[in-house]
Amino acid sequence: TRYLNRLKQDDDVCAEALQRAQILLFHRLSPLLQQTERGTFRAVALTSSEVLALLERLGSDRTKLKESVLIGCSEQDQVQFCLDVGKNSAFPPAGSGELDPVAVEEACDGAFVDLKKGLFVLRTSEAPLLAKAQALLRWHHTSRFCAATGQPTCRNQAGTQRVSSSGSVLLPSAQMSPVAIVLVSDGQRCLLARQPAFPPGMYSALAGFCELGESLEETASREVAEEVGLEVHSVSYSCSQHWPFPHSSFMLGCHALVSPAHTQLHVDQAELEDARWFSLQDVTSALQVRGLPQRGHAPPLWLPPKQAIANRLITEWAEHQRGSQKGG
Ligand SMILES: NC(=O)C1=CN([C@@H]2O[C@H](COP(=O)(O)OP(=O)(O)OC[C@H]3O[C@@H](n4cnc5c(N)ncnc54)[C@H](OP(=O)(O)O)[C@@H]3O)[C@@H](O)[C@H]2O)C=CC1
Ligand SMILES: [Mg+2]
Repeated sequence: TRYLNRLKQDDDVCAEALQRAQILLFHRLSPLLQQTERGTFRAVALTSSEVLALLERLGSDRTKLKESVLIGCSEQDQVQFCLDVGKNSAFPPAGSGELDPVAVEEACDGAFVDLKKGLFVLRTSEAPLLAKAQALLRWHHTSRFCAATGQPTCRNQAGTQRVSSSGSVLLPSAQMSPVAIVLVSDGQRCLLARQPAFPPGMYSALAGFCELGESLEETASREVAEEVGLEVHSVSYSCSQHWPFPHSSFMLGCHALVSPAHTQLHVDQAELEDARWFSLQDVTSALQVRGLPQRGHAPPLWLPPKQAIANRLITEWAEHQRGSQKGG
């Protein structure tokens, strides 16, 4: 932790660490993944010499390597960076050329995959790192100018901040939006909903952005009231997660109850395509589905991947229900 902090503060030390680092490649925010023998996917990690060789081979400037952004440290104490080889106006004027994604895929024996799909097939241990990398790359792309002064901003070598010529410092976490995600139960069933943009058959817990001045409990209650017209009580915090979409959300997961006498749903069709109550049996079967459904074999209920906090809330609810059934 201390070493990573030093890399954030000292550009020279960071530039030196980059020479010995592992680099995860992205193309226009899609990570480069490789299929493993077990059928799962993992991120392709290159050494900086491999990246330099690739840049040379594909006719790009070697200085592009310096556009890499620090993301962390592996369990083997290897410093990790990410680099977007797509068109990237966050790092003008030089080095913003785009590498041919197909040529990179061929050279690295991988494929650039949309992260939302990738989360269904990635190893659980890698998903948070790729989510963080994507969020940081997106932040650089959208933070080229200072919102207060309109002046261009420059990054530090680690990519953990940008500074405008007037000295204003921009930090990635300042753009993170808190979101309440709430699994509602009536004691027997849980409430799941789908947005039109979800993959076919997928249902998730209700979620919504916190408004200024609200507590987590207030956001959770308001979102449930707005989206399905129910009044919740006993909102209890469970766990949190960074989620890279749409511009980095800080997901605050909670459970809540409604009275079994007041479970009639009035779905806000502007936000949701559908919302339904699901039994423990429905949820138990759905939790056993792994990966992406095969074409033509869509399960009746399909849940967000394990890497998503919604899956954890649903799993917790199912375990709690099984526990209460056993306990009589
Ligand atoms: N990890 C997980 O398990 C899950 C994560 N999520 C995530 O939770 C987030 C919120 O869920 P969602 O139901 O969409 O939220 P909401 O119910 O709040 O609805 C989204 C609407 O909120 C507006 N909005 C308000 N504040 C913001 C903000 N700070 N950033 C972006 N949009 C804002 C948007 O407006 P406009 O469109 O006009 O910009 C959009 O119309 C999403 O990012 C979603 O991906 C959701 C479910 C599961
Ligand atoms: Mg919502």
